[in-house]
Amino acid sequence: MKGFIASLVNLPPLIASKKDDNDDRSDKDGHGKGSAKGALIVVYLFALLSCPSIHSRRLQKGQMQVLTLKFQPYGVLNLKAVYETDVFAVTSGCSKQRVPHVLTVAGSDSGAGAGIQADLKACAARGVYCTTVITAVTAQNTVGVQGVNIVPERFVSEQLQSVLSDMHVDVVKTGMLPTVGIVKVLYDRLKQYPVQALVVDPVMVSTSGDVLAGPSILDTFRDQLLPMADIVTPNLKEASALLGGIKLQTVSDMRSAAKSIYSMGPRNVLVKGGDLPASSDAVDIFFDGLEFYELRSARIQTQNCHGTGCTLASCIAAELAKGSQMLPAVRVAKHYVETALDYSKNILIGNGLQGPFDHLCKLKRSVRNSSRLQRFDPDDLLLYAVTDSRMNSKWGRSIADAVKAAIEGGATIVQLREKDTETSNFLEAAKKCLEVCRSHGVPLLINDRIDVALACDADGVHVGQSDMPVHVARSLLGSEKIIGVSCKTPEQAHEAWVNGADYIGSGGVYSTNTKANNITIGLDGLKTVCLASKLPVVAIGGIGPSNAHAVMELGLENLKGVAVVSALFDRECISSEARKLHALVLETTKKTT
Ligand SMILES: Nc1ncnc2c1ncn2[C@@H]1O[C@H](COP(=O)(O)OP(=O)(O)OP(=O)(O)O)[C@@H](O)[C@H]1O
Ligand SMILES: Cc1ncc(CO)c(N)n1
Ligand SMILES: [Mg+2]
Repeated sequence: MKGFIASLVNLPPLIASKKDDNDDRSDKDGHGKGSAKGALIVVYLFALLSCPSIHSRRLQKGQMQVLTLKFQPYGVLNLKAVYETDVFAVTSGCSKQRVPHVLTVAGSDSGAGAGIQADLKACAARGVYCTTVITAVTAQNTVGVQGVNIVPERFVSEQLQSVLSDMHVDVVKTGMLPTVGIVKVLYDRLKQYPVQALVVDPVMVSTSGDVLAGPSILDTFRDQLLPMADIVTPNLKEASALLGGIKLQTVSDMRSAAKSIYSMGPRNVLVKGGDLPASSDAVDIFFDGLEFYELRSARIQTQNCHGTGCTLASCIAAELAKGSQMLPAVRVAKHYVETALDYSKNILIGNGLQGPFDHLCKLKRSVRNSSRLQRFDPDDLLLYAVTDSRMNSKWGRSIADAVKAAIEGGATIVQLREKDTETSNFLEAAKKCLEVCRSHGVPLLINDRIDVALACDADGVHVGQSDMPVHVARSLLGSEKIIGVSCKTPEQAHEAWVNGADYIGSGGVYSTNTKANNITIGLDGLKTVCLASKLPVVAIGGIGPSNAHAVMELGLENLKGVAVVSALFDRECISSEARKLHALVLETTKKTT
């Protein structure tokens, strides 16, 4: 067969394929690359055979041929064939890219703080395309809702049909669904055009207290929409309405509510505590059917809170559309809302009590291409994965594949420590890792190399005592990047704090082969450093599943987690090791707090 085709197009019998450098669709541990190459050749040969105008043209040495194949809706695949010296090379590249896409089905807010307008801005800020199906037009401002005009359900259905039949939607997010009829047409269209995920924000009452959807929709919500939802995000009033009017006043009430709403069928529940009385934090409860997560952020002192719920749900949808898992999507969304509220806390738009906030603060801050809005959260230190180039080459893994596996298993922060990698390769690897980390909402730090961190816009650096001094690193990186420092003594910990570090790594707690000539400080040394440190601490050095609990059981308030190298990266299955360690550390953290 190969000989026959080669003779048709005057090719040498050797056929090879190349993958574009920027084509990162390889699977976890590098398997499947061979078959992707094979598939590419098959597609190319099929195109040659089925298109006489191509194989009638005989390729000469050095000539290039480009075949453009349309694969709707995924875009256009360009197959580039070059008859080089003795190898016929086929390379691929998509000249058109599909953009992550959220469809919002919601009401219009003339004041543009909530509803469709918030959804559009949030998706734009998160780098995702957003289409809109409008269910109602509200006359609304910072004082309240002055009028509501409901769009006839036939026309809601028509809008849904227009978008879903033509444009590939990844995630549908719902907001104001004012009538039972509208909920039903949405349900029918989603059955007709299934999507990757459904985010339901069960909007019922505006921040000003005006009713946007009455209790008559509740039964249809419970029976039809919730069982279809990947996540439902009620605020306190909405959660109470879904549960027949019970009172929700404490975090513990929120947990029970999340569990009861989960039993209505959604895959995940987020009960939002923006309106929780007497709470100094903004606390949300996330429940995935197995575990509860208490997501806390600072409560921003501002009146500009109108539209936080719509924005949060849209951002969750946007992150899911980019490929994120649910919990990281929720974490990123919460952090985004907090950052936008903080940025906008003093803006003045309108005379009422519910001002809008600025979703696009990112543009003004000129945060480049960053889907993680940086601010260091010490809880991210829980399971800190540190890569090692020798281990990755030993197991035949790329750095990005190793990092992805670690995150999938539960690593909460990643540091690239690549002592033997050439700078240009390191930079390329760091960029790939950053994509992985951003899509999971996990910060990425670079060991020692401030230049590499700057070049790839990583979230920060980790430096040793003999690397770049912390205050110099801070002035190079700016105030928003994370800086960590290795410290063995209380004096070093104090100096790190004075010079503007965000956390310290302290060890080696146990002896290790990863670092030559490293002094072991033991659990006692770690304790001494933690007690003296004003910064959060992550323990490092020889830590693995057999001793992580002993470290965390020290029960020190600022000891936030463990950093691991060999226990993850010198193992056959990184993700299952990470899963084990994550569960272990989490368990001991819960026990000691
Ligand atoms: N002042 C605040 N500071 C920080 N985060 C806040 C604040 N207010 C609300 N949030 C967060 O915003 C998100 C939305 O929660 P909220 O309870 O306000 O939703 P909502 O009532 O549906 O909002 P809206 O009806 O205004 O769209 C939650 O993650 C919540 O914790
Ligand atoms: C249109 C619309 N949707 C949602 C909300 C909830 O904030 C609002 N106030 N207005
Ligand atoms: Mg809401």
